[in-house]
Amino acid sequence: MESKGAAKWSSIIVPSVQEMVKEKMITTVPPRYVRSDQDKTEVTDGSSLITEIPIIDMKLLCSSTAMDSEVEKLDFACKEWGFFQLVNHGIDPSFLDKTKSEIQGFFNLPMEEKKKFWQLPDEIEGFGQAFVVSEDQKLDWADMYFHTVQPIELRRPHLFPKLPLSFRDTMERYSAEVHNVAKILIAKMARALEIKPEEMLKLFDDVDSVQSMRMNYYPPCPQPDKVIGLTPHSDAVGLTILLQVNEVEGLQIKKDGKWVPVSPLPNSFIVNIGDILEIITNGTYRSIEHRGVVNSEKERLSIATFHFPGMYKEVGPAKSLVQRQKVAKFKRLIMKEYMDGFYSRELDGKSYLDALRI
Ligand SMILES: O=C(O)CCC(=O)C(=O)O
Ligand SMILES: [Fe+2]
Repeated sequence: MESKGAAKWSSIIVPSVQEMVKEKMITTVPPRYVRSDQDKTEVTDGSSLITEIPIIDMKLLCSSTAMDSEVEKLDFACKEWGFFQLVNHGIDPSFLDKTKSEIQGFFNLPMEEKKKFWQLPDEIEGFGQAFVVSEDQKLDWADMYFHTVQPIELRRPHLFPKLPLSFRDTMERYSAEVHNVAKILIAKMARALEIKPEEMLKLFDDVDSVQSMRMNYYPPCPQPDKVIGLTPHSDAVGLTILLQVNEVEGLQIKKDGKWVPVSPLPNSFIVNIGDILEIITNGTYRSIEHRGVVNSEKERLSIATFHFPGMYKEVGPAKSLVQRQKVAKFKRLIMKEYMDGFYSRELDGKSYLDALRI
């Protein structure tokens, strides 16, 4: 029998794009990566949308004096954008630099080393790809490394405990620090929405709430306009905290029907609302579609840290919110059902969440 909380998600094993680019002098993109199905247009530099992504100052958010105006800003960012940049989060910049160089080093390990951490058939954790469900499906121009870090019982024995020591220590500390940031943000959101704090806390508690990480490696591509680094999607989680690992940009979010590039500020995180928070907030906060694009010159790396309720928790619109809003906009379901469904299909924008709307 499956242990409590464990999930069996899988994806068809695909070639490493990093290896393919390294080994062969590729000048044209292999057909499986050509994405004529994707809209490549984006808003250009002159657009005011580019500079408008809200910036939230965590120090202000936590200080008692200025708290209310920063909470209001947070509330606005979550309602109107579903995305914001977080500055003054309190995590030491030199530790973030170390985290970035360790992640870079991990992807640059020799293939013989990386093979030890490759996805096994019927598993999604490790190096590989997610959301590949058929042999003729188009593929993203990227490799990922995915692992569950919290709660500790969900760590796969052949992955986290076997990571190179210094990388493991760094990931342990990064996990704890980012988890702390996520908890504070979620508590402030509950306050802004006047959701009973215990309703939120019981979903994002320290005992069984889940933290997983997806490290993304996007190699340079000779024909960047033909491929997509990461297919448009919303995150099937509560809250995502994203750190851009090197200086290369490539994240775009969909705002008012247009793809808007995000330029991360130094030492900031990019935070976004996931589907589960959209459900809990009864649609008041929205998970926003985003994607990764690549370029012809430089590799790009990022690490997304996901936070969501324990696998056997029931999620649905917060009762205190539904009482006030008079209508529940989403069905209730068990967290694991949501994730099982998400990982058994191709990424496709927000279509999966849409199926749960009442
Ligand atoms: O690479 C990025 O900036 C985006 C990553 C992302 O959206 C994800 O891992 O879910
Ligand atoms: Fe994402």
